[in-house]
Amino acid sequence: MLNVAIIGPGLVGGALIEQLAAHLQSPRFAGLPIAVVGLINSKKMAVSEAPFAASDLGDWKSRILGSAAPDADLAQFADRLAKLASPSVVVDCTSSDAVAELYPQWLAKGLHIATPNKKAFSNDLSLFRRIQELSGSPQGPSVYHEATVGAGLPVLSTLSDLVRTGDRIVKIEGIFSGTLSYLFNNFSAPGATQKFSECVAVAKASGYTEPDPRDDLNGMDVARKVAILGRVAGYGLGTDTLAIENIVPEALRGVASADEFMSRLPEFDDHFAQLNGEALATGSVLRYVGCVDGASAQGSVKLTRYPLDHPFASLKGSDNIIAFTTERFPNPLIVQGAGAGAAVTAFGIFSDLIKICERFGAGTK
Ligand SMILES: NC(=O)C1=CN([C@@H]2O[C@H](COP(=O)(O)OP(=O)(O)OC[C@H]3O[C@@H](n4cnc5c(N)ncnc54)[C@H](OP(=O)(O)O)[C@@H]3O)[C@@H](O)[C@H]2O)C=CC1
Ligand SMILES: N[C@@H](CC=O)C(=O)O
Repeated sequence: MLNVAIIGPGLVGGALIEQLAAHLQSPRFAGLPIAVVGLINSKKMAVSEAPFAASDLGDWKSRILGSAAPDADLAQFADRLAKLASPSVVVDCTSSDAVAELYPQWLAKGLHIATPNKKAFSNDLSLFRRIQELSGSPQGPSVYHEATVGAGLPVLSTLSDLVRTGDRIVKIEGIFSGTLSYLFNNFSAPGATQKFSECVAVAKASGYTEPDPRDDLNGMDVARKVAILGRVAGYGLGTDTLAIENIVPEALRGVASADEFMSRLPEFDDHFAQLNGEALATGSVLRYVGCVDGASAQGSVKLTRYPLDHPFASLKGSDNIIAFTTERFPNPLIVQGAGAGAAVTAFGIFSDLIKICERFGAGTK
């Protein structure tokens, strides 16, 4: 049996709980030995020796993390998981730097980690390397983070397979942000009528953005993904060494809250309309693109123009598109599909859990 403990039942963590609960109730999946035994948010926590019932998971706010639950304490949470008889995986569904910094301690206790949180893999290179060292042995604890790039799309697993089989990466180029994909697909297209601020509001309401959409528009979310890809490809990239184009209007960079940012963004609709008009006048559209260049081992993140017949120009919805150009794939290997949203991100985490379960959980009780 693989014990699963979720940190952060927010948008993505909540969708993962729903998927796991539905799975537990479905006779079709009776054979998968996964048990949800822990849940914690910033206020309350619960760890149980016996798996939570699907009905409790369906109403976790009152039945698991209700007022009687103990106050949240991540150190105690991890200690209790580490003492359980079966292997346990911590699923970090926060976007917290402080939580990411705890991964080495958890790995040292033998806990596995699955996460969509990009911080541990794109902050300090030394943290990334420490995590790699601690999860590097075939029998030891493992770290899976497919959902950190492209949500549920098989981006990191594809890159890792290319690298591990000895292919040489020439270039990885793509649209890595569901938010920025949605924005520019809808705002920058011939005949489009929606204003820039309206598109941002829809992306936020659809669950594509980070809690503060400025973390998407300032390029940091894409930069983190480019850094992660670069590191998985074997280069020491960091967000501090990338050229990043920040498209948050200067006057809004320092405003106190995401709400204030959203309410003032319409003041800048004319600015974005002008940029878009200039691109359309040359037969091009605007797209926000990240790139890892294999030859220079450098990366970039920028708003750029693509002609209408380019594959990046015809993307739809919040789709991501990632083109791997390698020695074996001079015509790029392309991964494309929904790259943000709670359900597809939870799917990416769930499929990582199944991989951990197959490696470490099956056959144990
Ligand atoms: N949305 C998407 O499409 C995608 C998101 N991701 C990543 O998924 C992660 C989750 O995003 P999302 O669900 O939107 O975030 P939310 O803000 O909706 O949820 C965050 C959760 O984390 C909890 N939390 C925060 N800090 C702590 C802490 N120190 N200890 C315990 N719990 C904590 C919050 O608890 P409380 O409610 O008590 O504050 C909340 O439950 C992020 O890292 C994001 O980048 C990755 C790919 C795609
Ligand atoms: N805000 C991100 C969420 C996934 O990483 C995005 O828009 O892609």
